[in-house]
Amino acid sequence: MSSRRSGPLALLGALLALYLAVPVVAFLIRLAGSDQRGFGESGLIDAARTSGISATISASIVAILGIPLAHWLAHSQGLLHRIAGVLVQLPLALPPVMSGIVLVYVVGPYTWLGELFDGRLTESIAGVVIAQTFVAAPFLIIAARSAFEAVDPQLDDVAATLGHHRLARFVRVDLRIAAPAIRAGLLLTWLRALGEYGATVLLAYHPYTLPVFTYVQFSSTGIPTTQAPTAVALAVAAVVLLLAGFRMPRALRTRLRREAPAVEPVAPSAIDARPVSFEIDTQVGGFHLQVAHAAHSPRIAVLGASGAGKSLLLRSLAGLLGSGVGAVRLGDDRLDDVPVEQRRLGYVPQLHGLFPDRTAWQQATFGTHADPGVAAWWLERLQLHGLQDRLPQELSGGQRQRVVLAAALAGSPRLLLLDEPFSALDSPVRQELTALLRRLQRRDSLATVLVTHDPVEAAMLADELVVIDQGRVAQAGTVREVFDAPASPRVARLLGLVNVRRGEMAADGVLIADGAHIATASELPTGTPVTWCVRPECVVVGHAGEHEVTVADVADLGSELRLEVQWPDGLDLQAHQLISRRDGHVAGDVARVHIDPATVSVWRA
Ligand SMILES: Nc1ncnc2c1ncn2[C@@H]1O[C@H](COP(=O)(O)OP(=O)(O)OP(=O)(O)O)[C@@H](O)[C@H]1O
Repeated sequence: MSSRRSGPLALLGALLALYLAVPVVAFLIRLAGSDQRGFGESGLIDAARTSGISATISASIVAILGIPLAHWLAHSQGLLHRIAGVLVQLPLALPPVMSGIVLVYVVGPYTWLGELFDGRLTESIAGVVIAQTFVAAPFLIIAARSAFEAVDPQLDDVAATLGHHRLARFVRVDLRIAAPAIRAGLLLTWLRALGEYGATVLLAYHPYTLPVFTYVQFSSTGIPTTQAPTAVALAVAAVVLLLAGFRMPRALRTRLRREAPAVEPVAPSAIDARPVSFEIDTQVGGFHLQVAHAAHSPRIAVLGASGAGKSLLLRSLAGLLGSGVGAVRLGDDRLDDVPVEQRRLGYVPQLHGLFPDRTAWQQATFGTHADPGVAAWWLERLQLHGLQDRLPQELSGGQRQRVVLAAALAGSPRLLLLDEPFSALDSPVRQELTALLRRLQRRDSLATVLVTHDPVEAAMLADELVVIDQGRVAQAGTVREVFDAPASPRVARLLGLVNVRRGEMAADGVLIADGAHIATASELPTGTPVTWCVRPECVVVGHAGEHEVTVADVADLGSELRLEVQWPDGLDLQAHQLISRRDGHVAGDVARVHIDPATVSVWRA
């Protein structure tokens, strides 16, 4: 640890810190020993008051207009956005005196605006405010923009699906999360306005602000009487900067956090779980998503490789891509013309679905349709009792995902959309939550669309599978249909089927692969090159069977054995065997294998 603190980098930093501190310390020493500090000079209090009032007005104007501007800058793109981004930083790059000059061209006494206000926009407190606002605005805008950019956009999606409209999301999500940075930016803006000299002196020499007063004192009586205004400015800056960096001690923050009220859990009223159907045709960037499916079951899973379009499909169903993406129905109800905030769908995104500044209870009751009793019921049901007052960072990964689920369910959604909800969790927690969700689906008749790339999770949590590949449906059907007869080698691989091999058809449905003859139910003509696949559990290893093989490897997984078997001419396949059926094979054994021809899928290569 100490090696990280010391060294040349620390030395360089210390040199600069010293350079910044020395003048202040020198000034303070001089001030302490001085007998003519200028505190009694007439005009000091008026100047301090003028600076204080004008800086407060300027900072308020910057806050009211700058925060929305920063939000827009953080969330927009294009030429206008880039130009605006440069413009708001310009006052930082421009010497303040030049800022004063450009302002004179707009509000000076002989301009149209100046004449409109009878020349009162200069040589007045209005002039001071105009100069200060121009020079100080970038401090808030830049801080707020970075803070808004750092807010996870998925939170906006979650808040929208929880029923919050745009303005409510801005106030209750973005502004709340960005508040500490905005507060710091605002204090800096106020300080910069308070200390503004160059633009002010050109636009409004009178009434004197503290910096102008200091310069006047310096010019007329020399340095001694400038000590008082400098000391005032230093003291104010120190207090404000201390305030800006102030953070309540953690223990106090925890104590002040509002406790979850004691609410009697109320079971949600039974919802008729209805199957979803969709016909989506939309373009996102360079990606074309064109998928249609009419589900028969209320529990479906969308399976596909990374980048296949799964999340976009889910976002289309949720309404997060707006209307016009295609038709979406829940049972007979049309959803696609309903705005996202009114669809009443629960949405659990891939990661980060929690608001960092809200406790578990506040998250669960955040939805506009959330019923506190139902929220309490789901928190209990999801084994979160006793954790209601915790913030997300005080919860484990599995607990966090359960809180996201509780928040999505507390509004009794008609359909729950789950985007790889457990992908970030490790295996035991993942299995536990999968089992829990499966129980909820059955007992509480939840309609769900689950996006996953894990075939086991898909099979656990859905009756029906929609396999998508490069934005198109590659296959759809019941879990059994899809697993038994994958439509293509690619689907087979997406289903996690390991024994996908090349071969060539011979007579009577027999295929030849690496010299092995495998009987199939295929009617493809002799000589057709094929890709074929057999599920590992259909490769039955024992003492009987039409093939003689060598057991190359045996992995004991507790509940099953995973064997690798090899044919004399080189073909190798994986075989899964339940422990209860094991025949005690070890690596090196010669065994026999039976493969039912009906279990071999064959595709033209
Ligand atoms: N906002 C966007 N702008 C442009 N392209 C996008 C946008 N969102 C997604 N895409 C592209 O659309 C394609 C599908 O993305 P999607 O997020 O739906 O994939 P996915 O199947 O969910 O993948 P993963 O399993 O990795 O999450 C990808 O090629 C992605 O780069």
